[in-house]
Amino acid sequence: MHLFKQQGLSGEEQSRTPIPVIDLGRYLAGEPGSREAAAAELRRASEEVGFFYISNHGVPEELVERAFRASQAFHALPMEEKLSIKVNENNIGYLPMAGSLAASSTVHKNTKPNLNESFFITHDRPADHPDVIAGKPLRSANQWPPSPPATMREDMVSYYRAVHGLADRLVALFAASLDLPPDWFDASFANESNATIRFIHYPPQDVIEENQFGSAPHTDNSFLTILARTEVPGLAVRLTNGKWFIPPLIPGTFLVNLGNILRRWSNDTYLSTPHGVVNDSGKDRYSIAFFHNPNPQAVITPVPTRVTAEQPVQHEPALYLDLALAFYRANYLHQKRPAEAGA
Ligand SMILES: O=C(O)CCC(=O)C(=O)O
Ligand SMILES: [Fe+2]
Repeated sequence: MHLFKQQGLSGEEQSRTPIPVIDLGRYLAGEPGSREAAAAELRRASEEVGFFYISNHGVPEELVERAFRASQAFHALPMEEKLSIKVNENNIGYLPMAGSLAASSTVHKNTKPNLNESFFITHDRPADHPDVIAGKPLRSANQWPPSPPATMREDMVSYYRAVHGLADRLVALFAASLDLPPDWFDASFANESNATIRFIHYPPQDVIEENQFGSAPHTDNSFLTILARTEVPGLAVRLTNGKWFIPPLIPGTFLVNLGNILRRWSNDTYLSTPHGVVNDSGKDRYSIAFFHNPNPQAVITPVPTRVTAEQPVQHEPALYLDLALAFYRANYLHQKRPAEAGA
């Protein structure tokens, strides 16, 4: 029996979902008073759970389905082709099975690499983009396979753009939830934020070995993460009472969680909640994680509305680029120097 079951909720507790559903329909349509209403729900979810579902989010179901088909087509490519676009220093490209280990996790002592393979993309920058030519950190072009399946690239990029638009609207809602003007974070996300998508494939874990996860318990290093799943289960979320909860799939919604960057910006008043995956479903599992992150040059300084006598400043200002690179180095084996990787 694995961790999520050992320390899981009872059947009855599991049936009452602690993760709220926030309906974005009125807010996205710009109806009067809707931003304040949605922001209030978001504040509660961020302070108490760190996870929430969004419904009426405006991303067409068809785009989501096409993105999943594109991901499956990618992962079905010959290994040789996938390995020809191995993940680079900016974490863009193909991450082979067992290529990451959630070593920086303070949630759980993780000792085994994660049983998943992933394909990471970002803005689809052209090869002659000035930042690509200059080799600026976190400003890569995407790495596409040499002979991509028919509409794979188009489907992935359309999904990226649609979810990016939604993520930007959520950033404004987060600002409002923190009693800040809705455009508070805009400058930090301008000029191509460091948003990335991870198309993940988890093979079935037939034998559940001790401490073996599809994705070991971790918190995300993002500002926020928008997760698309299918009916194949595997994800568990650690609630504030320490128990692991299996978030049910709610058709037509995305599951969203806050990451370490937003926690830091909120002066640790918002949660970045631990979660992980064990794929004991007996089937292949695919999920798509969109990580919304600020621009590499953004400086993360705790917001003034969350610095009080009871909650003095918890973090010094930090450059997002430095925080991102430190996280990559700690958790991705290809980012480690040879001595650290044990090679
Ligand atoms: O596959 C999932 O359901 C979760 C993925 C995840 O937590 C991550 O990639 O950070
Ligand atoms: Fe995650």
